Amino acid sequence: RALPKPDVTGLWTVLRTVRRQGAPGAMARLDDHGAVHWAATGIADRRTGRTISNTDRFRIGSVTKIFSAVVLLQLADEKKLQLDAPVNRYLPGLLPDDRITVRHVLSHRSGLHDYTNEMFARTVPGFEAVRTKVFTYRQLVERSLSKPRTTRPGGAYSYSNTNFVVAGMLIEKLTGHAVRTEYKNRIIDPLELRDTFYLHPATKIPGRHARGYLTPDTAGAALVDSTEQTVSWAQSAGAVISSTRDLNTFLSALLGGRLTSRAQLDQMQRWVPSGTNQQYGLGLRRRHLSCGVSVYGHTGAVQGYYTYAFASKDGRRSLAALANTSNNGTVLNSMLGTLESAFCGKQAK
Ligand SMILES: CC1(C)S[C@@H]2[C@H](NC(=O)CCCC[C@H](NC(=O)C[NH3+])C(=O)[O-])C(=O)N2[C@H]1C(=O)[O-]
Repeated sequence: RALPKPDVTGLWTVLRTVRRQGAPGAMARLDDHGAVHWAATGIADRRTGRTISNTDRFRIGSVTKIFSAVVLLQLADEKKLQLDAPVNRYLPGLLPDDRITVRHVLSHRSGLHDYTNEMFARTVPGFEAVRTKVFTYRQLVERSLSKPRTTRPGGAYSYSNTNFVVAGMLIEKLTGHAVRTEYKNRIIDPLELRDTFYLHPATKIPGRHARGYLTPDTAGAALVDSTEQTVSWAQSAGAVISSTRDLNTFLSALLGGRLTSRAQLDQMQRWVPSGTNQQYGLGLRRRHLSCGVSVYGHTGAVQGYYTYAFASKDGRRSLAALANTSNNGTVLNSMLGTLESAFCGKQAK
């Protein structure tokens, strides 16, 4: 069934709305069967006043989780990993329950507590306490294991960054290489993603980039420039840097079947309920839009940056959007409108 014609004017309207709601800048790129549409409004740098553009790189937060899932699904294709094997088979003694499988981890059904709940209970102090810190994967997992599990293994969906820290540990153990190397060799270089980097623990974003501005918990308090950070609290759960163009290239390649076998892509799309009008597969979200169209991708929230990166089922239409603020639920919710404009067109409610 053909998609409705995209509503590019509607894209601009959504971005102008999120600026009014507190984002210094916002941008979006829509790739539609070879045609490209852009929208960008506001500023990338509040000190210089430079305007934001789709050539700006930014931190993609949990859209990183798709990268980690793709590497593990490729390892499954290479028979180096079984999705239904216990994590402890590959990382002996890591987890307190041998019943937790790789699939449970990639679908947020492991029950592992999300250590960021405590870490970022107070937004700015929590961020300032970790922005230059370098954690080991094991330190992050230990933080999680100090709290009760949220469900039995294979139980209900319960989002947890810990799961994709474990995914990073699996990648490094099964390949003998750093996550950075595996992202580069398996995804970034083959797709020629020139704006995409995994530089942990370096704090700078290379080249032209949008600065990120964290909204404090206290209403009316000044935005905090959160651009430079190690993102060591997230790593394989959220530390990739990219651009709207590269994210569209990546999602189109994934959903077009160019990164894994059909069998693994099907495994990635075995859905469990994960909230209103959305499900979670393996490192991948599915959202049902108002016009009945479903889109596939991930959202991201890292200090100073909200990202939406979604595509149609066949990957031939993709939308990546960025607002350079975070801890602002109004902005995060409004950005959903970019998906409605891109995939439902003018009929979007
Ligand atoms: C589920 C999400 C939205 S949150 C999750 C992950 N980001 C985090 O877990 C960091 C949350 C704290 C970030 C901070 N918020 C606070 O400190 C609040 N006290 C802010 O907004 O900058 C990511 O990215 N995911 C998004 C996803 O997967 O869509």
